[in-house]
Amino acid sequence: MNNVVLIMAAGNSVRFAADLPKQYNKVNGKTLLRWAIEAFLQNKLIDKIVVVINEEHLHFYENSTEDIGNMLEYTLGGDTRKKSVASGLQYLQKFNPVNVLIHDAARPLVSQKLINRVVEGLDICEAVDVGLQAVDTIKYEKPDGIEVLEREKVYATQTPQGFKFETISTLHQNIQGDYTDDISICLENQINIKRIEGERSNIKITNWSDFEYFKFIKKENKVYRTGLGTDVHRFSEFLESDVMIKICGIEVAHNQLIIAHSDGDVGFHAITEALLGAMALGNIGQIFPDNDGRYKNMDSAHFLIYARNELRKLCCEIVNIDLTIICEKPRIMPHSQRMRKNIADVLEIEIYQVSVKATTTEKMGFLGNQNGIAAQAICTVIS
Ligand SMILES: Nc1ccn([C@@H]2O[C@H](COP(=O)(O)OP(=O)(O)OP(=O)(O)O)[C@@H](O)[C@H]2O)c(=O)n1
Ligand SMILES: C[C@](O)(CO)[C@H](O)COP(=O)(O)O
Repeated sequence: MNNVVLIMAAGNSVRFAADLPKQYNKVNGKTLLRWAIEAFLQNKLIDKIVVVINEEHLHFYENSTEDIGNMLEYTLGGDTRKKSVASGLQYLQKFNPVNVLIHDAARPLVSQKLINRVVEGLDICEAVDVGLQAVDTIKYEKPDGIEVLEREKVYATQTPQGFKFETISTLHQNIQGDYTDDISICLENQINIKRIEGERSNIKITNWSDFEYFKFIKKENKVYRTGLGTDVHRFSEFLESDVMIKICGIEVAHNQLIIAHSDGDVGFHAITEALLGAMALGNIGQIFPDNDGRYKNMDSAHFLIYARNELRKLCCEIVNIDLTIICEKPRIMPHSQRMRKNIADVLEIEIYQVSVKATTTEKMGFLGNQNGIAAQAICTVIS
């Protein structure tokens, strides 16, 4: 075997201070450990991945990795990172790899480029250190005062660090002290080390605030989808006096009935269509056919709630909705604030996310002749 990876995941996350060890907390449905594993699974240069875990976390590990095939194995770690690495290297003896990359599960954003550069670096030396050049002013607090370091000479070490397997295995077997990384052991033993530049995105999740930052980065990478919905209903003949018709769940006085199988709420129907469209889930007529007696005179809030629940199943959130009602009469704008509030309440979002406006067709066509009422909605969702 050429290149194997040890992913260190046996720590207790003391500084993270949460109920669940940090490596098993999820972002966008995947544990931190899973993010790290997938990065190496995708990389063609990697032949095997071994995760070093804490025995007490076995069920979390299994839940996180059960669908991954035999590219992945695990072994148990120790009570320090150094001991966990030693245990992992011992396990790798049976594969006798040429190179080993040692990576922290706490670094979920390792890139393909960085993995490739570490592996390539091992063609010309025995160990590869990944160092991110300091850009801040760095101060060293000493008993006799504070020294400002030459930041051009200071870098923060990241993982994965790369090693010739024989070299790092032998060192770990013969050295007992504690080390927070494995290059430090090489430095004490005159090993030929190449340093490559790290990546700012390759953050280590240590405290809860790092985890919040990781979630923020992933949110930025979320996918936006847009849906468009249209609905039209016929009006009845003119009545002698006003009745109440429903638009966006609000009762509006008008001297015509809306002819429909359900309650004929064009506003709710158009928004439902837009939400379904954003998720490519078909249209309202396929889900609630107008020849099905169960939906006769139905309150259209029911359709909107259906779409809201489907969105949630797909982990989608509504960003905004813009609805336009098109009719000559009744006048819509006097009711638009209550309509916005009602839509927001049914969808359990905020009123600022909903716009309701209206237009006429300048007395032209079937809408201008007051034969009907129409609505168009556009919505954006984030998934
Ligand atoms: N006995 C240990 C300690 C740490 N690690 C792993 O080494 C990586 C870097 O360690 P760190 O980020 O410090 O994790 P913890 O040790 O869990 O954190 P803390 O120091 O806050 O307890 C982590 O992925 C961690 O799971 C390990 O495998 N075995
Ligand atoms: C290996 C490491 O990620 C390099 O920055 C770091 O040293 C791990 O340290 P920790 O104290 O175990 O988090």
